Amino acid sequence: MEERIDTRSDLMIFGGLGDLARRKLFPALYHLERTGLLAADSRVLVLARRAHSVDDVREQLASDIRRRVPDSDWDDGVLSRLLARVDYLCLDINRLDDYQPLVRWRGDCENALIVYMATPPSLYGVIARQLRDAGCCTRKTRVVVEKPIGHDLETSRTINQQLGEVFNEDQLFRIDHYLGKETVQNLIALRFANNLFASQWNQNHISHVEITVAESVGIEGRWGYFDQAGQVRDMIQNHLLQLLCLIAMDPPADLSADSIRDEKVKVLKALRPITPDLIESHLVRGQYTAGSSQGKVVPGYLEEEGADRNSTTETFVALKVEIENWRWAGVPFYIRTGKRLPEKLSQIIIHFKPAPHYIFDPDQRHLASNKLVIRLQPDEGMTLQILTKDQGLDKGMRLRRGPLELTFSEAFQTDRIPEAYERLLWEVMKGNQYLFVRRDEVEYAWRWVDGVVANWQAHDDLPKRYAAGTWGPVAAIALITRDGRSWYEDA
Ligand SMILES: NC(=O)C1=CN([C@@H]2O[C@H](COP(=O)(O)OP(=O)(O)OC[C@H]3O[C@@H](n4cnc5c(N)ncnc54)[C@H](OP(=O)(O)O)[C@@H]3O)[C@@H](O)[C@H]2O)C=CC1
Ligand SMILES: O=C1O[C@H](COP(=O)(O)O)[C@@H](O)[C@H](O)[C@H]1O
Repeated sequence: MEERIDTRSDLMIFGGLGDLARRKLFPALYHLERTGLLAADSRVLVLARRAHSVDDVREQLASDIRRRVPDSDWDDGVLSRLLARVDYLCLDINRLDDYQPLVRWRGDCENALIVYMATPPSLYGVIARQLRDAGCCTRKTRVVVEKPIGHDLETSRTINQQLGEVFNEDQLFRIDHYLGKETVQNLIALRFANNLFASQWNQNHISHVEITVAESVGIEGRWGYFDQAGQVRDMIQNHLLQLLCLIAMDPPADLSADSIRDEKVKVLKALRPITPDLIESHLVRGQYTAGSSQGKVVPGYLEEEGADRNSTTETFVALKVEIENWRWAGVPFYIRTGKRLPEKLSQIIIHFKPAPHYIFDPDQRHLASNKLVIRLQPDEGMTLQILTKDQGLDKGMRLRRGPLELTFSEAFQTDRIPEAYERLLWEVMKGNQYLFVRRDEVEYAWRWVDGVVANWQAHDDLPKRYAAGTWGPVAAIALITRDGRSWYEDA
């Protein structure tokens, strides 16, 4: 049972009519309204640069939300209740005078103030300073900022520093939306509530780990942002490293935000740097060319709208990551992520070592190890592959690999799994930071990623081509087969 907490909130969204707000935040608020989690007095203030009437803003949001909520979850009454909470003010983030109306809007309302910065990160410091100078925030204000925090360690330090001049760390909620996914949180339950796994979770029993986060989409009209970032900064620095930390961290003493974050930081500190001599064997960068995706012909990265034809930005990355500590010595983590891959699929595969002495048919030796496949999305669940005797009088002691299967939607009869932003907004309303990233986590992740980037640049490593709709460059297959292994395929 969750303890009853006062969740009455005034949510102020800077960049309130931007892509993130319209595609993710408002649909999430709709679902929170639908499940009765928005406190009766909670309010939402949309802040945007262009002048609109409140009615126009509500109409715009209504159509955005309608487009993203399936018919089975639709309820006109829920939408009306949500829109009744929504107000709008025109504001230029750079103009201090524009903040006075925010103070008036707040009045003497006692709701917790949540400032959501859905803007480019270069504006986070400005917003923080202006809120302070306008007298619009207090020691209790909570601030939500989006990834990426900066472009590298130096810029992330600057942003964190600017935020830190106005807010304390316990007021800052840095989003990595993967931490809001139910199946990602489930990694903690899987690892620390099941001693069966907890006792085997180390180099004595695990040979290697795979993490795949594949997307079938391309860059979706975000060339300007994406080309500056690339897949390493857009996905590895945050989502993939967070997943790796949750798999690799030591057991936290409890479920408090800092206990979990302390353990994640230890993993980030133990990542082996990808030094110049490792670039070739441990890193593959790729860029998609024209091909087909979900049955449609699609352009290559360099032919996307707004593209610079000479860009060397990567849309795919595969890495062999090593963690230099007692638990994981000698256990590589093979991680890969890319755009325009054959399907949208995020999964983690734990490959257990074979039994120390093998007594079965020598031809079947390759079968003889267990795998735990954790499906983060879609088809959320997990499969433990175990070995049994093949059935039948004529089979002798032939082995067969079979699944112990847990598909969450079937096993727990869940009608829908909440989207990450629903969970994250709800946790901010409760003031709970455990699903948000602490400053040192962001900075240690950048420190490692900066090393990777600097070394591939010095090495003049250009991305290798792969056709849209395939699993990345051939070199990504070589990265793992070189170690006598292969990427997991569900056969
Ligand atoms: N979109 C997504 O799926 C994701 C986004 N993010 C992060 O979320 C943040 C927002 O991204 P996204 O919504 O895509 O970006 P958008 O560019 O779509 O939205 C940013 C908003 O900020 C507003 N803005 C910019 N400058 C000012 C200003 N001076 N005064 C007032 N408003 C201003 C823009 O207004 P105007 O329209 O007038 O320019 C725009 O509405 C970024 O940090 C991004 O990296 C993270 C993960 C996913
Ligand atoms: O943060 C980001 O994540 C999305 C992928 O998120 P998912 O929840 O759909 O798996 C990615 O497309 C985007 O480039 C990146 O900025």
